[in-house]
Amino acid sequence: MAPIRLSSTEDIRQLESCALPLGSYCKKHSPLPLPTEFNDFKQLVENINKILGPSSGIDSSDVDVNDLMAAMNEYASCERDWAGFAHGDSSRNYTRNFVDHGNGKANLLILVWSPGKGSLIHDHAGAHCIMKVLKGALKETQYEMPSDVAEPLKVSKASVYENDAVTYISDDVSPFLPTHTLENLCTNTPRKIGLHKIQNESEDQVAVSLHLYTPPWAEKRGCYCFDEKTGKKTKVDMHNYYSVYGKLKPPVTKGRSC
Ligand SMILES: N[C@@H](CS(=O)O)C(=O)O
Ligand SMILES: [Fe+2]
Repeated sequence: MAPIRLSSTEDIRQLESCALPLGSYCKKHSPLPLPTEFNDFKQLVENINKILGPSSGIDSSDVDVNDLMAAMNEYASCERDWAGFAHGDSSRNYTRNFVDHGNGKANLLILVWSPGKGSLIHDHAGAHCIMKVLKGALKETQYEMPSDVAEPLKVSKASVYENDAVTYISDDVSPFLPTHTLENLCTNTPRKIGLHKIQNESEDQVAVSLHLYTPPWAEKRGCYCFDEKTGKKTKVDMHNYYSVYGKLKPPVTKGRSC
């Protein structure tokens, strides 16, 4: 069924009269079309591109991760702005939907988390990630990096991030990160986390998050998933997206993701 067009007040009324709450991803309304009008989410994507610049990545001394986090913090999530990107699939733990390439220096993705599901324990191919919760709440569990010995991974921290929270995730902390200014600005200060997994603990609600990865190493090189009991790692491709610029990728393969 073709997605409904939000071109008139009548269309919006039709959407709002859906029996399911907005964001439930019912067949009839899933997903919303990308809005044609400018909105705060588009502004956020523009701001991220401006901060990354035409020739700089987050690892450049002229790009400040504080600015990227501030841009993410400034945006107050409005589902209608980004729903056109947020293709969910209840047969998967989560979907990875491509939004923007940040001047070739990043991947901006919207992840849609099925109720009660989450990612496997994974690294980020050496890249930085800023995550903002767009809808619902997500639990992050961090693990210490495993040694060479086969033994269970050790949990180092667990946090729950609510709607609109922004957090920084990295395999490592770059020396240029000005940590002193972040404390009041963000939910978390930059930190070396080693490994993590993300879970949507809700039994019946989808959760949605925005992830900025830079440089886009995971897409180019893949990342590793880790077995919780043994620490054994397995390489996983990360270049298959569920949708790109709001359109489902044909064919939608059930590729493995972390
Ligand atoms: N890093 C994961 C999502 S999350 O669990 O942090 C991914 O890109 O699929
Ligand atoms: Fe991750």
